[in-house]
Amino acid sequence: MSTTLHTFENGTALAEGLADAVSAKLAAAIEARGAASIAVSGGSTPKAFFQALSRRELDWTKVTVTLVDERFVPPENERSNHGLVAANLLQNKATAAKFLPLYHAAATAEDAAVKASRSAAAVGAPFDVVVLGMGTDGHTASFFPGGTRLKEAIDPATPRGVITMEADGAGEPRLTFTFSSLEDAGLLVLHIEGDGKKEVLARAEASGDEAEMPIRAMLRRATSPLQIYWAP
Ligand SMILES: O=C1O[C@H](COP(=O)(O)O)[C@@H](O)[C@H](O)[C@H]1O
Repeated sequence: MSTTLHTFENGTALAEGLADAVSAKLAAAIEARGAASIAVSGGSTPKAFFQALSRRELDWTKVTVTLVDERFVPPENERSNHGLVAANLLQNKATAAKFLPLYHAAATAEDAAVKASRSAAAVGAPFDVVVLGMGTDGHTASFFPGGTRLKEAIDPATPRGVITMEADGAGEPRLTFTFSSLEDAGLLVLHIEGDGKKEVLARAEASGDEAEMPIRAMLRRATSPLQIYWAP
């Protein structure tokens, strides 16, 4: 599949450049359909991008924000992706956006996944924007090497929706949108920073099993062109 590398001088320039591209896509969706959707990643990388995007002029009342993946922890937990998004993206002008959580205070992660899938179905498909991250182990979303449901998660025949995942490198049980939910986004972005991640990307772009580096599923099989945003 096609990938394009967008290189920036530093993380600040990348955050602003990516916020420009994402806000333009959301504005176009609002213009066309009166609504827009975006699924973002958690982790340590997207904080500056979230802050830049939160300041963009948009009709945020028409934007639904969700996560590509989440830990099965409540938003107050310091490892919650919802908490990260609330503190950095759902601020400034973006306070008016609607947030769709993947975590629900359910008895099990499986129950939470069912609830999250139901509410995600109401948003419509495909997402206008998906911003993926990548771990140094080659995971994206919660498609972890060795993950309990990795095969199902990256199988293009698995329907859109949220499923659970457990893996050694993942910490808590996870909730993740499936490959089919993410790969056809109107704007599909992989946001990575640092030389280490660029080396991981180079390994992922080489031959090898998708199960060893699940980001390969997106690099090789995404229907939408993958826009890779990188800064040192
Ligand atoms: O566990 C996660 O990690 C990845 C990458 O995070 P980073 O800290 O290396 O930026 C992230 O894309 C994913 O959403 C998150 O749940």
